[in-house]
Formats: sequence, C-alpha cells, structure tokens
Amino acid sequence: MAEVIEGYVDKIVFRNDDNGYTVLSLIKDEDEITCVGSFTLISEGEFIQASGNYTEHPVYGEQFLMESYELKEPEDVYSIERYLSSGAIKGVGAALAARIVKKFGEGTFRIIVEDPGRLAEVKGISGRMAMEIYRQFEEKRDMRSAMMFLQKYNVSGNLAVKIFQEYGQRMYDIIKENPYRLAEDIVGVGFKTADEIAQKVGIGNDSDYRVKAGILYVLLQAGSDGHVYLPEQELIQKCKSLLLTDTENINRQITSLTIEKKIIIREGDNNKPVYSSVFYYMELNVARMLCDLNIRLDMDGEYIRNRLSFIEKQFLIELDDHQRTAVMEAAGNGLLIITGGPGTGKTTTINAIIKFFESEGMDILLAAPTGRAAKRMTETTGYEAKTIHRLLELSRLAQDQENKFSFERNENNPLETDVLIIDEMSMVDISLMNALLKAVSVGTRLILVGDVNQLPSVGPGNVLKDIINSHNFNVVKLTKIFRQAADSDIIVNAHKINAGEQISLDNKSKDFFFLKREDYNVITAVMINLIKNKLPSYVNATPYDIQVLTPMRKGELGVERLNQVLQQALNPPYQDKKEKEYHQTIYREGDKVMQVKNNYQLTWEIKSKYGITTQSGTGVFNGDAGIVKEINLFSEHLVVEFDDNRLVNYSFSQLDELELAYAVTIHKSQGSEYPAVILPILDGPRLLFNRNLLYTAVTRAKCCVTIVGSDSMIKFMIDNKSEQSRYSGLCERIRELR
Ligand SMILES: Nc1ncnc2c1ncn2[C@@H]1O[C@H](COP(=O)(O)OP(=O)(O)OP(=O)(O)O)[C@@H](O)[C@H]1O
Repeated sequence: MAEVIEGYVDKIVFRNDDNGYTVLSLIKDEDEITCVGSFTLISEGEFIQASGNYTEHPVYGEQFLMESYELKEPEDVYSIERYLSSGAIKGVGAALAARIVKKFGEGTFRIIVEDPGRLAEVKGISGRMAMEIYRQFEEKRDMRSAMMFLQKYNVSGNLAVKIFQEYGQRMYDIIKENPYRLAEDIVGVGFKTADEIAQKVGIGNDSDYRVKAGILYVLLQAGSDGHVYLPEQELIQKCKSLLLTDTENINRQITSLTIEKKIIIREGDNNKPVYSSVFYYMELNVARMLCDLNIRLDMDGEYIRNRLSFIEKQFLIELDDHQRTAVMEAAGNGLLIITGGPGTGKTTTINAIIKFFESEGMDILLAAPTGRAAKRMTETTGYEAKTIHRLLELSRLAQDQENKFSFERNENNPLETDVLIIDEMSMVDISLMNALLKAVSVGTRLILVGDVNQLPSVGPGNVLKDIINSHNFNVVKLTKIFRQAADSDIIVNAHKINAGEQISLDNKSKDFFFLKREDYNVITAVMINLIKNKLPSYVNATPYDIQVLTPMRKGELGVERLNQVLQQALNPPYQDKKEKEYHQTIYREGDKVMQVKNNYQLTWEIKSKYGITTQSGTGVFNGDAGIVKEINLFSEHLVVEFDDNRLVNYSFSQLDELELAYAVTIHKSQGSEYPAVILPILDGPRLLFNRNLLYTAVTRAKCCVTIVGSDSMIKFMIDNKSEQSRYSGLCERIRELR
C-alpha cells in the first residue's frame, strides 16, 4: 500500500538531467524527508503530494521512494510566499515575494493568472516584469499539461520537454496535424516515433505528410547503409514496403519534395539517383573543391630531386621509385593521393614528405579520421597528428544536438598551413570530406594517404575509391612489399587475400595461425583459452589487448553473443564488483567497452595519482575502447577509462552509447590496430563474407592473427570478390568538372 505525504520541496539535492532521477528534501511539518524518484519537473519551493513508500538505503538511511506526485496549489499566504521566493520564478527573490504577497494575500495566484498587469502595483515590478512573471508561472503549468498530453502517445518525459521547448503551445496543433514535423525538428524523434504518434492521432497511411516523411526517412536510412543516394526505383520500392501505400502516391510526394528542394533527382543519369539535397550539395562541393585544389605548383624538379637525395642520406634511407615519385608529386601539386596496402611504405613516404617540406621551412599539419588512427600517425611520424574533427575545431554544439555541429575552421577561416597530410583516408566519409575541404585554401598542398582496399567508411560515400577511380588527380600507388614487411605473414597474407590468392593455413608461420574447429561452442572455448592463457605471453600483451573481430552482430559467433560469453569467462561476477543491467546488457566493473557513436559533448578528464584533474576536454568518438572503472548505483553513473587515462562519466541513460567490446565487428575495427587479433570464421551471409572483409580484419593485427573455424569458409571469402555496393556519385561529379 502506497503512503501519501505532503510538503514543500526545500532543495533538489541531485538531479540526473538525462533520466530525471531526482533526490530532494521535502519539508513536512518541520520534518525533513529525503525523497527519491524519477521526476524531471519538480522545482524547489513547490508544494507536492507524493505517493510511495519509505525504504532504507544502506548508505543514506531512510528515504521516501516516490512513485508519483501531484502538484498542489499552496493554500495559505505563507505557502504562496514560500513558493514565489523559492527561485521557481526567475527574477523574484525573497523580498519581492514578500511584497507581492503582502499586497495580494491569498488572491496572489489568481491575480498572476487573471490580471497579471496588477503585479506592477507592487514596488519594484515593472509592467514588463509583471508579464514575465505571468509567462513563467503559466509556462510551468503549460509544460506539465504538455507532458500529460504527450504521455498518451508514449512520449518520455525528456522528449516531451524538448518538444514543448521547441513548439510551446503550437505543439498541440502540430501533433494533431503533422506529427512528422517532430522527426525533422527534434533530435531524438525519428520517423518511427512520429509515425506511432500519427497513428494514435488518426492520421491515415496515405497522408501527404506521412509519405513525404517516409521518403526522407528511407533516404536517411540509406545513408546509414553507406549510400549517398538511392536510385529512384529502389527508393520507391523501399517506401512502398515501409509506408504500405501505392506508387502513384509516392511519386506525387517525390515530385513535391523536389519542388520544396528537399530532395534532388539527377534526371539525366542512368539509374535516376535521388539525393537528399544536403548530400547532393556535399558531393558537388567535394568534387569542385578537389578540382580547385588540384593545381600545379611552381617547384623545380631538379631542385626537389637534390633535396631528396640529401634527406635520404641524412636519414639513411633509400626510397624506391614510387616513393620518390610520391615526394616529387607532393611538392609540385596541390593535391596528391598515395595508396598502398600494408607494408608498402606509406608511412616511410609520409616521413620523407614531412622532412622535405620541413627543410623548405613550410608549415605542416597531420590528421586522421579517428582518435586511434591519429595516435598511430603521431607515433610513426614523431609529429603531432590530430583527429580531423579536432583539426577543424569543432564548435558551437547546440545542446542535445549531437549531430548538428559546426567547425570553426571553414571557408571563412581556413587552416593556416602549407601542407596538410591526411592518413587512413579510406575511413573518411562524404560529410567529413566536405567539412575538411572547406577549410583548405587553394595553394595548400593536400596529401591524402590510405589503403583503398580497406572497407569503405562507416558513414556514407566511397570517397577515396571515387577520387582514385575518377582518374582526374595525381595518384601514386605503392605496391612493393619491403623486405622487413615481407617477413611478416600477416602482411604477405593480407596482400595475397587482396589479390585473390589462397593463403597457406599450415601453421608454419610465426604470426599467422589457423585452428580448424567446426562447432560454435568449441570455437568459443578455444578463443577463451587463447585470450586467457596462450596469446598474452606470446605477443607480450594483456588479455585486454587481444581483440576478437567477427563479421556479424547476430548469430552464435556474432558480437552480441560473443560479448556475453567472453564477459562471463574474462570478467565474471565477483563479490563487490558492481553491475548495472541496461537494455539486456550487463555492464560490470572491469568490463571492456567501446563508445559506439561520436559524442562531441561528453567530457573527459585525466587525473593525477592524488585524484586532482590535470587535464580535461570534450569528445569521445565512435570506436574508442576503454574499461569500466567504477559503477555508482546511487548517483546512477558509470566511469570508463579510455586510452591515455581519460576518464569519462556516463549516466545510466547514456549507456546506449556504450557496448561491450570483448568482440567487435570487423567494420567497427577499421582504423584500429591490436597486438593480436582472433577471427572466428565459420559461416554466415555469403554477401558479407568477402575478400574485402577478411583483408580488413587481418590488417588490424600488429603481431599475430589467429583464425579459428573453417578453412573452406576462408577459401570462400578469398574467392568472393563481391563487395556490397554503395550508391555514390562522387566519381561522376568529378568527371563532369573536367
Ligand atoms: N624505401 C625503403 N627501403 C627499405 N625499407 C623500407 C622502405 N620503405 C619502407 N621500408 C620498410 O618497410 C616496412 C613497411 O613500411 P611502412 O611502415 O612505411 O609501410 P606502411 O605502408 O605505412 O605500412 P602499414 O600500412 O602496415 O603501416 C617498414 O619496416 C619500413 O622500414
């Protein structure tokens, strides 16, 4: 049986803004009661009637666990004054509250609502302020009504606040007429949520708003599959199965969206590509800016050759012909692309290029698309490399709008450098490329380095491949595997896989092993043994550094199941190790986890051994891996330690940004390197099991690759050249500009 208590909210002791979890002290007949519960909207000074039960917290003692509450109008002058002076109404402090109540007594709230102008009769309140008091008073009430209204549509408290803040009272009309606007205007509302609301409101399947929103949603989804556009027929088919409406209706709304300039159709092109306009202009810009940068720069060839010989002597290195050409082209062109597989001398070439420009007294900047790749570039060149996001100085983050960010460095404030070298270009998608190129002014030498055979970027586009295939720019392909690299079977096998040649699985190698096992459970048991016992000493690393990479998310050998099994084996429940279950995943202190989306707002700090913060910053990126250091069940937070001892606090409601990372997909592993990689390869979708995927997986390992599973599947993957195709028009856009 729930108990009911009444009192004033004296103080909000703690509030988690993400999930509304609140600890407050309530004054009831001069007693102070600690109440806890998830309520976003309770403010200090309010008089509430709460129902719930008293519980005993092991650390904090007796608490009242609130299940629900009702806001009561304060009934007496004392209460009214207390409410007004609580800070609930900004600009009204204790003295002013006392004067208002003295003047209007028990009728104060009625006056505020019905005749707010009269508040100006009180000394210190202008007519303007009177209206402001009214507005705030009403807004609180309105916000509550809005939340109650949205609750009918299963909209969470947090989202309801966002919706109300965006639209105010217009919210009711928008929800009744076109809830699909929510999907456009509010981060956190997608087509599916809007569609659910629309159904409850009674909006029909064929509604124009619905069909339009559906078309935009399908294009957005295509983007998350890596496509920059969709051919018209494919778009229509996808819309039909999503919306269950007829082709004619879809065609009509495609036309309408074209007129509104929300989408662009390339009528003349083969498969009639349909772009969301944002992507279309990105692609056009990238093509144009690349062509603009691609100018000949005046540098005497003989002079460069001499300088280079000098550098080679100085650093005791002899570049091969391709590498030398790369340095010459880098010096004489605004734009150069260098591509090659592992061990073909890309890093050595980058270093020679840096030395050359440095000896010319030029400014050089280095960057890579991910934190890990930037760190590696720093290590191999000895110069600081930043992530592209940092280089471009990410800025002005609108609250809660993690996808809407802008860069300080752009066409109006370009990077001040003579040379810019970007590594791991295969991971750069069309929107990052667009942002990058905007910040590079003509005359700067831009050098793009990458391995075109790696999997394409996670985000939309096929940027590196398209640039190379356009045959419009200077490209140096490095193909020779240098002697030192040729000693490594990881590198030799990677090149074989890429060339479609079968690899030897006879275990005569020192760094490439194959264990034939054909049963899921046996494969898992073998992997656990490798991680716990065999590999750490072999590669001189901790079990944490040994990474399982798998092609899939689902299935017996998919990321989801493997993470459960590996967690149980490598970090089982233990006495006082704290845990938190969230959406069917258990996070436990000591777990290996990975951030799965870019979050530019998350703050990190580095602490000294005395616990003092010595450095702090923002931004945790997709693919960053760390360890759960601490779980605090009371304040509902979890602390993860990432590379370089960066500590990041996650509220429990942010846990969907983290995944267990004992196993990760090969796609997610791009740009990372691990001392040892274990690949469970048995069976799965044929389209996915291709050469490209195996190549990317193998090239993630520095010291040792172990494949556990089926040799026939490995053979199949090497033979399977089919890549999942991506719809991207960058190559054509570049060619059009010739
Ligand atoms: N011109 C050269 N002469 C002799 N050895 C070279 C030359 N260029 C590179 N190497 C050696 O070949 C190996 C691979 O070179 P490097 O690390 O530059 O290649 P990479 O393409 O960057 O490789 P990865 O992509 O695997 O990092 C290194 O041991 C390097 O010292």
